[in-house]
Amino acid sequence: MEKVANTSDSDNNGLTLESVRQSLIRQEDTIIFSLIERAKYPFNSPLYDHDSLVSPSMVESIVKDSEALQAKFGRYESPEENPFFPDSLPPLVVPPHNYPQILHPSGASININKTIWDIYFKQLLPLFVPKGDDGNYVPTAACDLQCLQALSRRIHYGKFVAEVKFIDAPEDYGQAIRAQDKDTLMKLLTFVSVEEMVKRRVAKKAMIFGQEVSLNDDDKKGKCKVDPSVVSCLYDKWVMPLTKLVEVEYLLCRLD
Ligand SMILES: C=C(O[C@@H]1C=C(C(=O)O)C=C[C@H]1O)C(=O)O
Repeated sequence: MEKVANTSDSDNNGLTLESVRQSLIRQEDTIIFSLIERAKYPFNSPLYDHDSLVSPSMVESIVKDSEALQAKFGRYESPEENPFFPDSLPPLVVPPHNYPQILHPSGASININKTIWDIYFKQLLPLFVPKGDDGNYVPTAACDLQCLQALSRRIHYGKFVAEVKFIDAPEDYGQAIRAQDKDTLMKLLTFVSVEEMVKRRVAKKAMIFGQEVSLNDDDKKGKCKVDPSVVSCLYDKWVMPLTKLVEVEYLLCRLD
C-alpha cells in the first residue's frame, strides 16, 4: 500500500500547515483594518487613567464587560479565542457548540493576553494614533477591543501552527520536547523566509487598505491612514515573536 506522506489531514480535521498559514494571512486583513479604525481617533488618555490603584480604567471596564457579554453567547468556547479577563466570566446562556478537539488539552489553556495588553497600550498605541483628546471615549474603546481581540486571536493561533508542525515531524519535535529544550524548539519552528514575506505583505496591505479612494484619478493620494512601516514593525517586534512564544509554550506540554 502506498505510504501517505502527510498525516495531518486525517489527524487534524483537515488542518495543514498551508491552511493555518492561509488563516494567518486572512487575519492580517482583520488586524490592519482594526488598526485603521483605531487611528481615526486620537490617543484619548482619560480612557486609560486609573483613579486609584484599585479602580479599573474606563477601557478595562469596557473590555471586561464586553467579554462577559460575549462569553454568555459562547465566544470563549472556541479554541481560537482567549479572554483578557478570564476570571469570573459568566456561564453560557446558549447550548455549547461542539468545536472539533484539535489542540492538546494542556496547551489549549495557554493565555498570554496580559503581555498583549501591556504591549498594545504602552508600546503600540502611541506609535500609530495622533496625540490628543476628542472625547469619543466609548467608540475609541470599542476600537481598542477590536484590535486586542484580533491580535490575541492571531498570536494564540500559534497553538494550531505548533500542532500541525508537531504532527508533521513528531520525531524531531518529540526529542526537543522530552528534553524541554526551548532553543531547539524555537529553531525547529522558525522559518525566516516566511517571516520576511509576512513583513513585506503586511506593509503592502497597510498601504493599499489605508489609502484615500477617490473617483478622480488626478486627485493626489493622501498619506496612509496607518503607516505601513509601523505595521511591519508591529509584526516584526511583537506579533511574530509572540506567536512563536505561544508555539514553544504549546509544544513544551504537547506530550504531557
Ligand atoms: C507561524 C509560523 O511560525 C513561525 C512564525 C511566523 C509568524 O508568526 O508569522 C512565521 C514563520 C515562522 O517562523 C509559520 O511557520 O507559518
